[in-house]
Amino acid sequence: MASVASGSMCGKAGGISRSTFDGSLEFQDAEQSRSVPQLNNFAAPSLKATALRTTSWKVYGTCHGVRNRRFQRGVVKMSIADSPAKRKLQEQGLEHVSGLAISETAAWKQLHQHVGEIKKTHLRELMKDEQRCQSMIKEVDGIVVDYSRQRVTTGTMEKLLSLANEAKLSEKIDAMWSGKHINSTEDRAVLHCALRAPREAEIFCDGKNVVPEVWSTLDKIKEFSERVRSGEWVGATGKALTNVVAIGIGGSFLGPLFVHNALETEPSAEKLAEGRSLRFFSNVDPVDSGIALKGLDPETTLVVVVSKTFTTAETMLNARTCRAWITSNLGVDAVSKHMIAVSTNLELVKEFGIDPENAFPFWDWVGGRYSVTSAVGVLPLALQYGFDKVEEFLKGTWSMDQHFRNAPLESNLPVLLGLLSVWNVTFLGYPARAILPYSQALQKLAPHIQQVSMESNGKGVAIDGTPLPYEAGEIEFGEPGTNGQHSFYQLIHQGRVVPCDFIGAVRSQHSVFMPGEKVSNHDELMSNFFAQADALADGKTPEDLKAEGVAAPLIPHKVFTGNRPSLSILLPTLDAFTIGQLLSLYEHRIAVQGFIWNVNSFDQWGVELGKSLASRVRTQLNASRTRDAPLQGFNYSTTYLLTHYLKGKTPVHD
Ligand SMILES: O=P(O)(O)OC[C@H]1O[C@](O)(CO)[C@@H](O)[C@@H]1O
Repeated sequence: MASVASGSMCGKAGGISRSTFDGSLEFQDAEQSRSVPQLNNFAAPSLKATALRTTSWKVYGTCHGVRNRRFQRGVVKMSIADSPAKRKLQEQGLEHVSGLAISETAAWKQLHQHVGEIKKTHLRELMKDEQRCQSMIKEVDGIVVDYSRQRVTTGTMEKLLSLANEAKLSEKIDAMWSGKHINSTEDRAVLHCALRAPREAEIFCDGKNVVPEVWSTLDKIKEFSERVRSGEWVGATGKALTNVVAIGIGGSFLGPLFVHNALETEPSAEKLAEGRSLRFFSNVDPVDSGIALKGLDPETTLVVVVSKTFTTAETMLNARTCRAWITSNLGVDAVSKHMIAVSTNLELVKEFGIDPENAFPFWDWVGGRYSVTSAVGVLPLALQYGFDKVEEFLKGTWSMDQHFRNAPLESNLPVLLGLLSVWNVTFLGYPARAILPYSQALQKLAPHIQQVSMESNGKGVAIDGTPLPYEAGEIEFGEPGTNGQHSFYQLIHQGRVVPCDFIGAVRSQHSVFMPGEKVSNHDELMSNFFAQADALADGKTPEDLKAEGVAAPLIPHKVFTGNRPSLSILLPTLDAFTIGQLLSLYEHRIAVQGFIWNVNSFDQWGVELGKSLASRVRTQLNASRTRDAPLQGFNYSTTYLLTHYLKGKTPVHD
């Protein structure tokens, strides 16, 4: 086999002297060399074992298949042509599906040609065609999605569906549901849907039905959360644990936070949470620990450490901070009563000092950002709202999962929305999308979707490793209306074109109607939901403004070009079930985008890199503060900034 790997180590300690793909990778530094056999057989564990025993070399980069995040410091480059990731796809019969040069297909080229036709249209005119609009409004299990304000004709939709066929979208959806290792660079299946499957369902991963183990964890969560909520499980001093602090970051935080915020104001959930509190502690900023623990009594507090890997620096430092807070107040033995964990790495949970009995597992076929329906979200949410409420949320996700799995592509909501995103980003060249929920209860939707989308599809190479000849990924941001209207909507109306998702509910979680007011407060809010979409689509011409009597000098400033695309999602209400549907709609939409762009939406090597970058600085800060060691190995700018930082405060513990 050809020699395809090469690389060099970051840092001053050494370098990879030779790395071959057909048998071994050799790392060498001043003291010794070591070989890492079988990398070509996807033997990341053996890489781990060998390297850790010696000098803890850390590897990151395009070293496909390396799972352990402690390998972060070196760079290994492998030719993609012969990468384990590609081989993994071949082994699973997915090569013909994944190795597609989608931009070479006829459907792709037709869409490019079609852009010219669409550029000649205006939404003001397109919206007059009622048949067109009717065909672009779909309802699924109570959720209405109207995409008639997208810059598409029925012909565009047909072309996008042809693209879906050429991208083998159905086959990719099947591959996901059948447990194939479509996350080929990490050699993992992608089965977050199994987390919400009913007890009797069968979903297989590596020949094993995973639903029973999902339910065994759900049953354990139900039992444990009921004991805590009923006061049967008490803390070290015999008091009931009414406050929960969930430590975690990224996917181990944003999804649960979104759902918690959405339920917090829903009347039935609010009632179930009476007398209880749930806080999240994510950032490693000491200010955050101050906020997370402020006013809490350790005697009544339960800390849940949520980390898929149990190695994430921020989470582990925050966990140690909470452990110190508990032990200094209640003694060392209190940890077993006041700290529990959610992780795939139960060994490290034990090492940390948390009783394995109080650990709730999930599996490597659940990606961090897709883990809200695993114990990551279910445990803290069940502690706050009770398991039955969380089960309603799971049922909502499953309802949309089933639609995604079974509906034909042309009426499949996640598929249609995913295709429209691809159209906007790649063909029309609109790189961003605004998520605009008309409810404060959905205030954390945009931050969550931002992670799910941008971590999933922010990629520069196709799944087989070849560079993408087109733009993929979408920049996501958003704010609940009407706050956003008094902020960035200016840019959306008159500046850049940013396709918008307007999300509203027919019924509010809280009705307010005051006698003497024209409409209820919710109707007032929703007036904006309806009006904004039309304003963006229609715009305002100089003629409109003249007719309105606007003074001539102001006319150019008040012209709205319109023709700005949006789509509207109208939910019946915001409860646990519909929140689940909404979450699953977005999760699958993002997967569809990735399937069309032909990227691996389920790895995150860029973020893994980020995880390792601070370690060198951390080592330097420690050395400088404790031994006054001079700064070494940084560029001029970083040396200057570090010098300034170190000089600014001398105490080690500051
Ligand atoms: O759950 P962990 O292992 O602590 O990782 C936290 C998060 O880090 C990420 O890899 C990136 O920040 C996420 O995908 C993940 O959810």
